[in-house]
Amino acid sequence: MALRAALRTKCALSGFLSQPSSSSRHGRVCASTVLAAQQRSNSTSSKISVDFDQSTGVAVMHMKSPPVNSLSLDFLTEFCISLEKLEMDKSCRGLIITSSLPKVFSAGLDILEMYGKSPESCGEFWKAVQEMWLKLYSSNMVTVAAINGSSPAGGCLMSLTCDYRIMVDNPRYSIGLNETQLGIVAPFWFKDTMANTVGHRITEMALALGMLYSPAEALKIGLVDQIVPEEKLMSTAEQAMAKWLAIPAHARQLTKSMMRKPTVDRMTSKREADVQNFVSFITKDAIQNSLRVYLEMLKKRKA
Ligand SMILES: CCC/C=C/C(=O)SCCNC(=O)CCNC(=O)[C@H](O)C(C)(C)COP(=O)([O-])OP(=O)([O-])OC[C@H]1O[C@@H](n2cnc3c(N)ncnc32)[C@H](O)[C@@H]1OP(=O)([O-])[O-]
Repeated sequence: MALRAALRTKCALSGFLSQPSSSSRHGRVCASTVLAAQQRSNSTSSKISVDFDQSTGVAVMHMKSPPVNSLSLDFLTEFCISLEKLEMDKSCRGLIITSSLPKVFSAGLDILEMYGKSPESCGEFWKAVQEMWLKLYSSNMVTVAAINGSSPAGGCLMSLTCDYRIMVDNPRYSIGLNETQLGIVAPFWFKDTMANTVGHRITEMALALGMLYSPAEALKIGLVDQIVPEEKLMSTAEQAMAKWLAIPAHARQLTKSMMRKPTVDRMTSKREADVQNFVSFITKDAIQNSLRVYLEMLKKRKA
């Protein structure tokens, strides 16, 4: 609860959206190797840990919430606080998001936050999902998703908000917005984020059928930008990051804003209505029943 209160205070102070600024983010520290080692900082909370290397200006955020990094309210709250801290640190110019768990990047929204909960809880949860999306999609930092496992639904959305996606080439991993398979519907801003990445027609089919793609298929449709062997994931992410950071920050940030602002504005202008839509949809008996069946299916599959 303290974390949630902290986030609320932070949001009130900083505003919901971090607008791209033309101020320079060139706060790089020139340092010897020894100094660089001293300038690494590490912050850890229970579900997220962040390694920040001041010599490169790049932070790596590790999601570490077993069993599957599902996006619960507590997870999202910690995630947003970590993100906000990095965003406010002018020396942090890039963020790589990855998972510390084997086989799973993120299983998406925590279904238990949407099943058997009061309308108030569902509303609070949905605001946190919106907040994660807003912060990531409009981040001033270069963001790279290093996808080292399956990434359905909200996990896919999280990676789609990044500037660049690299996925481990393992056919057992999958990625996509599979909400319809749970009997639920991805909201318009999930759909917009995917359509902005892979186009309208592919999104239409993918959402209607709740498609989950293998890494090779995801690469083919542009859902991810690169696939690599597991052992090359982080070095490839660092190389991609260096390429993006080599572009003058103000030009890159304004370009990002130009590309994403219409989508962000559409969501923010409908934010409250979107919460109400979600709450009235998710608390319907038929939808609760679909979620129950899906949860049972997950448990059976495990057994
Ligand atoms: C309108 C709203 C938009 C919605 C957006 C969404 O993101 S909707 C979300 C759509 N997301 C999906 O459809 C993804 C569903 N999940 C999966 O497909 C697989 O878990 C996996 C491929 C991610 C990992 O496979 P794996 O073999 O490594 O792991 P495993 O399968 O053995 O699971 C381990 C434990 O975690 C549990 N659990 C799993 N996911 C969730 C969850 N999201 N939440 C809560 N719990 C979840 C699972 O029940 C089991 O619990 P148990 O029995 O130990 O108490």
